[in-house]
Amino acid sequence: MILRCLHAVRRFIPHCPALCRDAVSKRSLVKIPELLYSARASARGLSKMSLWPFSVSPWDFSQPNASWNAEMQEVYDRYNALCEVKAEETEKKPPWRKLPSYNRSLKYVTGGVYLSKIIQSKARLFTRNLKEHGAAFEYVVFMNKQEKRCVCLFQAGHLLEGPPGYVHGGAIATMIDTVTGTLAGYLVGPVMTANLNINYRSPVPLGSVVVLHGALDRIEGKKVFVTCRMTSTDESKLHTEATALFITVGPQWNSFEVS
Ligand SMILES: CCCCCCCC/C=C\CCCCCCCC(=O)SCCNC(=O)CCNC(=O)[C@H](O)C(C)(C)COP(=O)(O)OP(=O)(O)OC[C@H]1O[C@@H](n2cnc3c(N)ncnc32)[C@H](O)[C@@H]1OP(=O)(O)O
Repeated sequence: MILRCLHAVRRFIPHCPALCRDAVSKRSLVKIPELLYSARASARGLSKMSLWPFSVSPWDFSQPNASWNAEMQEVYDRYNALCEVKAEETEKKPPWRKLPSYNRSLKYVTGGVYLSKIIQSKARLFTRNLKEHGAAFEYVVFMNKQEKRCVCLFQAGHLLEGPPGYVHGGAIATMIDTVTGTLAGYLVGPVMTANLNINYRSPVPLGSVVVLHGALDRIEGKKVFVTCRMTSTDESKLHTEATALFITVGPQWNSFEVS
């Protein structure tokens, strides 16, 4: 009797949208534009900027938190003030924008086609995958679209150690890839890193704050060339110089024209 009931329930489940996983995911797919819109809207409310298709989770990791030291906060305040300043009357928006930053970037696009659903659902952006504030990558990116450049404030946490007391070269490369990739993606649309050249000039002390200056060099067809310098916050010390090549992998857009 019990077995017969169980079979009946199992037969019923595929036809019941409330219980069937596939049906639920199909309904979610239908709702994607709606979800993306609400994610964009809530993120706009948080950080006053437009977004590409970020996850529905609105938690913005680039907001100041208690782990930030005084220098990080001071430089942040300086750039954040530039985001509030109105440019000349002829221009609609201030030249600088603070970008929000989430631990899931492109939840619904086809980038994960080769992944199982479990991996896809657990996927997290490498630089934003720790809950403990200040432990690893604390950073915030400010974008200047008019000048096709960006600035990233980076406070390196204790989990990023390479040589004793200094930041791991791979962590530095990660930040350079992130900053240059964000700039390229922001300007032209989806990109993949094809080449990254890094010269490490002076070590970065663990726990210190540095600034990454990303700038568009040139665009040649699908190729986007970006440069990056990592310096001390007063720019007196050069830590790292890099060049990066990105290849556009999706529909390109000329966002220089878009407000
Ligand atoms: C939607 C909004 C977007 C917003 C973005 C912001 C989002 C913010 C969210 C979070 C921020 C985080 C940001 C992180 C960013 C990190 C990015 C990564 O780390 S990506 C992972 C590592 N990279 C790979 O795994 C690539 C693996 N390689 C490939 O997939 C391909 O090789 C690829 C796509 C790079 C090139 O594909 P092909 O080879 O089919 O391209 P062909 O069309 O043949 O080449 C185009 C041109 O590029 C040259 N080229 C290609 N690869 C080259 C290379 N390695 N060096 C020099 N030239 C190369 C070719 O010679 C060709 O040049 P000619 O047009 O003929 O002059």
